[in-house]
Amino acid sequence: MSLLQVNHLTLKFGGITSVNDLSFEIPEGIIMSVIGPNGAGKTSLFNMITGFYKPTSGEILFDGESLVGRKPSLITQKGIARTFQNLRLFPNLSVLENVMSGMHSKTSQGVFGALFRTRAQKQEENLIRSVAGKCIDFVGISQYTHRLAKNLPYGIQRHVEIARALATQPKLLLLDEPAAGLNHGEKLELIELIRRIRQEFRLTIVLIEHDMGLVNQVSEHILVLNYGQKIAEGTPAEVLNNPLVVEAYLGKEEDDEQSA
Ligand SMILES: Nc1ncnc2c1ncn2[C@@H]1O[C@H](COP(=O)(O)OP(=O)(O)OP(=O)(O)O)[C@@H](O)[C@H]1O
Repeated sequence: MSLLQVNHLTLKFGGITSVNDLSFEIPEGIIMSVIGPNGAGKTSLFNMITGFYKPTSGEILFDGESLVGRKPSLITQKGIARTFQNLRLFPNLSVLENVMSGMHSKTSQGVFGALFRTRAQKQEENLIRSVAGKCIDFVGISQYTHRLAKNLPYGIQRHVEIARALATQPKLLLLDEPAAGLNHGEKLELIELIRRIRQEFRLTIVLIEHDMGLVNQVSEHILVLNYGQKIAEGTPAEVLNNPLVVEAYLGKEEDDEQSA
């Protein structure tokens, strides 16, 4: 069964059509990649799924329910979490505080609770702290728990973003260029981490990625966009041998593949 279904999705910015009549499905439990040249519409697609952009037309169904017009916080509550291409951590907060910050949309206590720290609020905060700690541990960065985000190496900051997304306990995890800026060893660790996340949390994972070596190793399904449109879809073997894909994208990325 499909966890997410996209039907005839279009996004326009004035004269620019960033996503053009796009339809596809994400089967539950899969690790899938969205690839395509710069400006192909990949991040715009993530932004529509997570409620940051409102589609010009079309439909997005998550577990059969429409997401169009919903706020990002509600979409997080429904079970979709993401990381960002450009990291969006709070630089002056600790790793723990950053990961806990991702969970506020799941909490039930309102202004009264926040002001007077009721017993329920304290219990809830303890629970959040404990879940956040487990996620930090799971991604393998517990030694950095109390360090400020701004003082951490880039690769560790990327792990903090993933821990923050996991802490919201999603069903669908969207990773926007998770390997960007990572060295070869860190990329291998990332592949391992993505597989462990799927196995341990039984998640569906979709990544946008330019690193063809990583895409090829980790993906069970690939969707290829070019100028906002789907030009190919299938297994890595099917997609990576498709002449349209080679022409649109892979030819340009051969160097990256060799360096991965
Ligand atoms: N907020 C915006 N305002 C205007 N145009 C936008 C906006 N966001 C995206 N676009 C345009 O939509 C098109 C698709 O951009 P998008 O960032 O989705 O591509 P992408 O495939 O993620 O590219 P990259 O691989 O470089 O990140 C581009 O032409 C971009 O300039």
